[in-house]
Amino acid sequence: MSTQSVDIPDETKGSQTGVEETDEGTDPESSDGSGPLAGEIETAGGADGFSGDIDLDDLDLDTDAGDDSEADGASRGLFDDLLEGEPIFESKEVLRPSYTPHELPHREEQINKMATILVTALRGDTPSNILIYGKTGTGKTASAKFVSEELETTSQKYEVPCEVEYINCEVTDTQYRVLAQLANKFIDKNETYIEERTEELGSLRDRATDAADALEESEFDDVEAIETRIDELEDDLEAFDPVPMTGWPTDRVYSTFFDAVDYHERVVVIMLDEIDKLVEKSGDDTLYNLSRMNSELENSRVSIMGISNDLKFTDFLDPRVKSSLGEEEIVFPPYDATQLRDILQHRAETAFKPEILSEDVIPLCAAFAAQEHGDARRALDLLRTAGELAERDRTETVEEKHVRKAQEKIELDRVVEVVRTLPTQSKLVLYATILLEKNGVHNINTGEVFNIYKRLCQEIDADVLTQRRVTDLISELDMLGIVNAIVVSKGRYGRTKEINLSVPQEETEAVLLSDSRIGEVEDAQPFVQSRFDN
Ligand SMILES: Nc1ncnc2c1ncn2[C@@H]1O[C@H](COP(=O)(O)OP(=O)(O)OP(=O)(O)O)[C@@H](O)[C@H]1O
Repeated sequence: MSTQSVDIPDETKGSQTGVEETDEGTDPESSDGSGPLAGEIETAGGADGFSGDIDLDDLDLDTDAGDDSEADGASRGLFDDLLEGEPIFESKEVLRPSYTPHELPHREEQINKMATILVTALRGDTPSNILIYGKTGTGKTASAKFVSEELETTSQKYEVPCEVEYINCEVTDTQYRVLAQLANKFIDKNETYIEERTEELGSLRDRATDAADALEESEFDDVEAIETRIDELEDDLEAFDPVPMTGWPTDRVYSTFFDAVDYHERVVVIMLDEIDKLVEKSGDDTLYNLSRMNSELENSRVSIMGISNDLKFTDFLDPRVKSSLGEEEIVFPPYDATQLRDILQHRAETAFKPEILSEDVIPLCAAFAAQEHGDARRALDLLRTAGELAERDRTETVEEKHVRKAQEKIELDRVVEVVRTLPTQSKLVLYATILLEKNGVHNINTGEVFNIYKRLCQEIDADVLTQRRVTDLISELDMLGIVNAIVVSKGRYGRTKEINLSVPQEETEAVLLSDSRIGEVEDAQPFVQSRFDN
C-alpha cells in the first residue's frame, strides 16, 4: 500500500490533511474517497486536529469514517486506473497457445495429406500409421488436432464409429501411464456407450411390449432377448475396473486397455504428441505393443499418429516398430517470414481492436520469429507481449518499439528460466564467471573461473568438482547460450577457453542469488578482489 501514496494527486492530499476539513469528514458521504493510502493521510489530519478546538468524540468518529471510505476508495482507484483508457485487445485468448485456430494458413498441404490417410477410418477400415515431423511451432499439434476434430464430427454425421485420443507424451511419459490413461479414457467412453445403448434398448422394449411388430427391424426376436441384452450391458458396466495411476503389473494394464478398446466395433486413432519424449524416457515397448495390436483385436482397429520435433528419433526404434510407425510420414517445414506474417494477420484480426496495430508491428514480429527458426508460437507470443506492453504504456496503438521490448522480455524470460533451473554446481560456475566480469575481467579463462568457483564452494560448503568437470559445465552453459566459450590457441602454452557472458549480467546475478544456496555467499567481492591484488 505505501507505494501507492506516490500517486496521490496533490489536491486530494490537501483536502484531506487540512484541519478545516475534519468536521466535514464526519459525514462519510462528503469524503471523496479517491485518495489511496487514506489511512496514512488521515492520521496526519488527526494529529493536526488536536491543535484546534475539536471535540475528541468527533475526532474519533471522523478517523473511523475517514478510514473506511478512504480504504474503499483506495482499492476502487487501483482498478479504475487500470481500466481507464480504451482496451487494445478484442480477445487476448486468440493469441494464447491454448487457442485452436479454425484456419491454419500455409498448412493446407499437410492437412490434406492427413485427411487423405485418415478418411479410410470413415470407410470402416484401418488408416495407415502416420509420423509427423517438424521443428517446434510449425503447427504440427494444431493441424493434427484440427484434422481429428473434423474426423470425429464427420464420423458422427455418418454414424461411423471413429474416435481420436490425444496424449501428450511429455507429460505422460512411461508405458504404464500411457496405457493407463488410454485404458481409462476408453472405459469412460464405453460407459457412455452402454448408458446410451441401454436407454435405446429400454425404449425398444417398451415399444415391443405395446406392439410386437416394433421388433421387426431389430436384431431381437422377443422382449426377453432385449431384457437379457440390457442385463449383460449392465453387468459389463459393473465389471469395468479403471486402472490406478500406479501399482498394477504392466501386462494387466495392457490387457485392460486392450479389452476396453475392443469392447465394441470402432476405429481408434491414437495421437501421441512429443512421441520422441516417450521413446527417450522409456524405450519403444509402448509403440511396439500398440503397433501389433491390430492382429489381435476382434472388433476394433487402432491407428497411431506420432508427432515429433526430433527428426532422428526413429533411429532408436526397433526396426519393426520403425517400419510400422512410419507407414506414412508428413514433414512440417519451418515458416518463412511471409508465411508468419499471414498467420499473424489472421489472428490479429480477431485478437485486437481495429486499427490498433501500427503498420510495421506484424512484419517485425514475423521477421524476429523467422530468424529463430520459423516458429509460429514465438511469433504469436511476441505479438501478444507487444500488445500487453502497449496496454501497460496506455498508448492507443501498438508500435514497433513495443515489439522490440517484447523481444527483449521474452529472451530475458527464457534466460531467467534456464538459469533458475540449473543444477547448483552449474550455478556456482556461472556465478564465478559473473563475479570475474563484474571485476572487469574479459576473455576469462577456465583456470580463473575454476579458482573463484573453488572459493565459492568453500564459502557454502559445497563439494568442489575437478577442473575438468568444471570445463564440461562451462561447455554446457555455452550450449544453453548463457556464456560464449571459444577455444583459443596460446601457441606453445597449449589451448585454453575464453569465456564471456552472453546474457545480461545484473538480471542473471539476481536469479542466481535468489537460489537460497547461492544466496549464502553473502559478500563475494572481497575474495574476488583479493585474487586480483595478489
Ligand atoms: N498455420 C498456422 N496458422 C495459425 N496458427 C498457427 C499455425 N501454425 C501454428 N500456429 C499456432 O502456433 C502455435 C504453435 O503451434 P503448434 O503447437 O501446432 O506447434 P507444434 O509444431 O506442435 O510445436 P511443438 O512441437 O513445440 O509442440 C499454436 O498457438 C498454433 O495455434
